[in-house]
Amino acid sequence: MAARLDARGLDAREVVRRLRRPRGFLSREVRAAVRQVVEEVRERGDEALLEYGERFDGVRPDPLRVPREEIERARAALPGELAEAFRTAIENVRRFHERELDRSWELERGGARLGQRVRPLRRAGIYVPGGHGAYPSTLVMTAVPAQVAGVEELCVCTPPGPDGRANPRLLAVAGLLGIGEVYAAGGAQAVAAMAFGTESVPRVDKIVGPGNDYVTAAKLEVFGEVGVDAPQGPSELVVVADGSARPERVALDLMAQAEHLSGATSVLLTPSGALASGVEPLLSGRPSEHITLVLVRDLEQALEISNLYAPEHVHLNCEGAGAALERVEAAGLVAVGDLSPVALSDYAAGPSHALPTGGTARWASALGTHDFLTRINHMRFSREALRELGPHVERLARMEGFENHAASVAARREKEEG
Ligand SMILES: NC(=O)c1ccc[n+]([C@@H]2O[C@H](COP(=O)([O-])OP(=O)(O)OC[C@H]3O[C@@H](n4cnc5c(N)ncnc54)[C@H](O)[C@@H]3O)[C@@H](O)[C@H]2O)c1
Ligand SMILES: N[C@H](CO)Cc1c[nH]c[nH+]1
Ligand SMILES: [Zn+2]
Repeated sequence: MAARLDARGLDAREVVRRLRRPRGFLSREVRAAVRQVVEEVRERGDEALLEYGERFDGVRPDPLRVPREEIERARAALPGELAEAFRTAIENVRRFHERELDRSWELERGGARLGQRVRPLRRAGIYVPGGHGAYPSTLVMTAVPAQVAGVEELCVCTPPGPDGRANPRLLAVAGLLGIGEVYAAGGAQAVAAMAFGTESVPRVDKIVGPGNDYVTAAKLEVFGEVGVDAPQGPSELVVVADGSARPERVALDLMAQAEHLSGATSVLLTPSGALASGVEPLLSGRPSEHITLVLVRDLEQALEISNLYAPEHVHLNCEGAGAALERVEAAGLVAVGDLSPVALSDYAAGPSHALPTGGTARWASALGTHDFLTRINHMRFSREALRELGPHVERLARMEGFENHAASVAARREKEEG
């Protein structure tokens, strides 16, 4: 049964406090358990990777790395319509993420050339979850931005099924994307394997991708050894709707994200008692336990709550939704209007569905090409530019007590001037 909350007399912070959501990846227990897994994999490599896989997934995949022929077979076995749907998704995600691609630049100031060289990572690791659901779509949403950024080596880890094999639809997507390196390994142990490298899994430079609390906590644990992207955990949706929204559609949207279960959270914020009462009887089954219907004073209060909650997805299903978009301050993705259900972007609209959760949208963004790029700043001074800036730098360096810094500049200036 869905929960109900009358928030009309409450302050937005209090509402967010009451909408408590699980953030198990930060809990002491999960982090301690994950630390041990990560340490063991770092020290014992494949042996620990396989042991923990057997403990948590009940199988010992052999081989760990999926043979290329199996990927090719899975691609060839993909039914035509499904292949077309995946190709459409890949194309839309590619086009969307090409738009956000940062490019190298240079500027010239007073004889100095300054700039940034934007470079793709050499090798990235992608985690594709697979414990309670199958997520071949997540491979599209993570690998395509990496490929657009120009990453040449992609390594994919995903938990094996009970037969010890990776999901064949995921392998088919790997085939469509030209990815040949997939390991049937999941959980914190797979993250550790990608971070430190094992006999079978060469280490990567950065790990991206969503997962459960253990996967997310493992990403935090290995951060520093490798780069990681933002925490992307259980799905979240806040629907901001008024009396113009149709209860049966709002109910379906709430149920859709709640369908991910394991910590998923769907929240309706509405000033319309009629909408809340219309939606409630349409919610059924296990997903409904993950849904809260909140009665607010007005759309103003709804947006204030949503901004503090900083959910993965916001769906604006109300009059003036286009204008309301400008007022969303924290969210992974905003769906605008009744004709834009979040499920479209989960699969094929274009923006990656790998999105920040657990309130991390306060400071993090959707996965994108920027996650797979580094920027190398550079400078090249002319005589004239050195003469201009040198004395300032020397003064600043001496002020901080760094005589050698000052001297290294002065030496050039004196030589050039003398
Ligand atoms: N935010 C996003 O962009 C996004 C996208 C897709 C999926 N998701 C989320 O990803 C999550 C996927 O979770 P999942 O569980 O289905 O798959 P998962 O692959 O993340 O986790 C399964 C792994 O967890 C490990 N594990 C299970 N129990 C454990 C234990 N007690 N101790 C240590 N390790 C353990 C196992 O090794 C297993 O392989 C869902 O919450 C889903 O909503 C988020
Ligand atoms: N809603 C998930 C992101 O939170 C993405 C997804 C994959 N498959 C279905 N949905
Ligand atoms: Zn979804």
